[in-house]
Amino acid sequence: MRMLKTILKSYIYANQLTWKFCKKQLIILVVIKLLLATLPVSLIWCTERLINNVNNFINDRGHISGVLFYFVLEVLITLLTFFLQKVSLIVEQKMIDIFKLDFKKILFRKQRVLPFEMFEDHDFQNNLNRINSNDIKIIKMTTSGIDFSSNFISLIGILFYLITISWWFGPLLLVGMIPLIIVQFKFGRKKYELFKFLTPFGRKEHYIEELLKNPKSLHEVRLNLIEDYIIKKWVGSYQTSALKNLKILISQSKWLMITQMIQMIVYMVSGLFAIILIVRGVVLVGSFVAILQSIQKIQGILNTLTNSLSEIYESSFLINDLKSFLNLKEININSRKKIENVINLEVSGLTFKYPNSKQYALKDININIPQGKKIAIVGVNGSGKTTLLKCLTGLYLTDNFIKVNDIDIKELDLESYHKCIAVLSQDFNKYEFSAKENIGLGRIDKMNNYNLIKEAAIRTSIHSYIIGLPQQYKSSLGRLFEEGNELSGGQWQKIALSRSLFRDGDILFLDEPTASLDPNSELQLIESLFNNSRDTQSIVYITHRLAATKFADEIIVLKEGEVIEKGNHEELIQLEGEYFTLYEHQKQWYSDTSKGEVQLT
Ligand SMILES: Nc1ncnc2c1ncn2[C@@H]1O[C@H](COP(=O)(O)OP(=O)(O)OP(=O)(O)O)[C@@H](O)[C@H]1O
Repeated sequence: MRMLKTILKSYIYANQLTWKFCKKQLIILVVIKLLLATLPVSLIWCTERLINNVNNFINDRGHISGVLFYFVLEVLITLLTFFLQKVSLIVEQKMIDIFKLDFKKILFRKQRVLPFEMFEDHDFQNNLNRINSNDIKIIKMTTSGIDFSSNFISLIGILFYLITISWWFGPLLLVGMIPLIIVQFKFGRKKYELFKFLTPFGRKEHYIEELLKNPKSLHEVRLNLIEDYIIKKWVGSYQTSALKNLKILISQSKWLMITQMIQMIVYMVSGLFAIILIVRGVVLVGSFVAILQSIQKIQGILNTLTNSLSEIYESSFLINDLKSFLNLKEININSRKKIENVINLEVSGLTFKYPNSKQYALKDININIPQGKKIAIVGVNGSGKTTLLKCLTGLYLTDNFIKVNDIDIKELDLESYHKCIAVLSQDFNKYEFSAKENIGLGRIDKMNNYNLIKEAAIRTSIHSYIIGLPQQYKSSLGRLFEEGNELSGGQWQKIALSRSLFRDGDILFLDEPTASLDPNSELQLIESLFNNSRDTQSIVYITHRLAATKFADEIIVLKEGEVIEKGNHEELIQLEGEYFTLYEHQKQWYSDTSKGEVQLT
């Protein structure tokens, strides 16, 4: 009973969604399917009349016009069935197209208001993947429901027809239906459970396929001769999925064979019963043919009917997935305070732990960033630098630790905050678009201002490269599409940095902005970055290259999530602590390797 209630609830929910997106198509489809539902019984009735009229005509008891009338009627009903079936297919496709589009829009809209850290959760990713790849199943719930109703009407019509001949047909055929319904329900649930179990396998296979076909990952795979090893991983995952799918198919087929046999027995018993009726003279030969035709038709309808039921049942679990996704807690946008610019960013006592992690990634961090302050963050791998940047930029939302213009970041309208800042992350995007777009995407409203774009490109010294390209700023970057120009790692980084400079935020957050640059380019760039930035523009940058920290007003040294040293370059050198040690190591390295080409001191 509870199961039926759940299915019904999900079914209603799916229908509400379909109704919301494609009312007109839904109405047309229902009308067509209702018409189609009446046709099978009309056809059987027509056949019966046709045969009886032929019989009468042969025995000189009737006129040829009766035969012709029912013959033409039968042809017309067959044609109408064919026509309506084709129209319903077109309407259904149109409905699916509209549904998929509007459904995706809802998903995208919801994704936009979910906290960033949620996207790092694998359960969330599995759920999102299931919903995204099965949107069609949700609309199919509606169409399966219509098919179910249409088939049900046909079934009732034919059953009624048979019962008018003899009521024995009723219970006989009903008994034949029950095993089929049970089997289809059982496998509806099993199929969903398997699908849920296999979602991570599918994601893994997709990831491995990307590794093996994307030139960016393939080059390492090739050079390390690990293609076979990776293919083996794909094969392992694929075989597990295929085997599980096959197992369920075999088991379902076995049970369906049993139900088929039961139906055959019902068919034989009904046939024998019809023979008894004709021998006893209860029915004419036309009715005898119609009875056999009806029983066959009922079995066909039963298969589609139970299939629709099983599909609805299977998809009802997806509706639960969808509901739990749509109910996820959103970042509250409405009651948030908007800002026009960032005057001050203050971090006091910031402590942060990743969900599912036992250790704190950040502990008691205190930083003040007023307008125009330049801060460098240094520290060994895993010390918490990127996590800190993600907290400062509002990707991870924390309570009462971070204030922008004296407003807690959780109360802030994040879009207005993001408009005021520019961020270059460690894993910046390489847009396979034109050079102009690659930089212009930093500030979409100024995308067509070539002068500003050029200015940003000049600051990172990528301008000279771009004007050497066949179509200059209109040239496509990357080689994924036709006529693209592949860039070196450092050139891509300069493009990404130009994008951040073009954005011209009140605070520039840069996570290792020069990691791919040669030491000379790096120093030139850092120098230009500081010398040419607005007086009011603050810069927070993470770096492993201590040559770049000397320009900072304040250097923050992180270790295991804690600030262990703070001060400008001279102060930290005098302190002779962690910064001093790191600096001395790097100094030695540069003077040993480049013979003083790049001077740290
Ligand atoms: N999404 C995440 N989920 C759980 N733990 C994470 C996540 N991202 C980072 N961590 C952990 O948080 C700690 C700090 O990582 P973070 O990336 O901030 O270090 P980092 O100083 O930027 O390192 P690097 O110099 O290597 O870039 C590490 O122990 C890391 O394992």
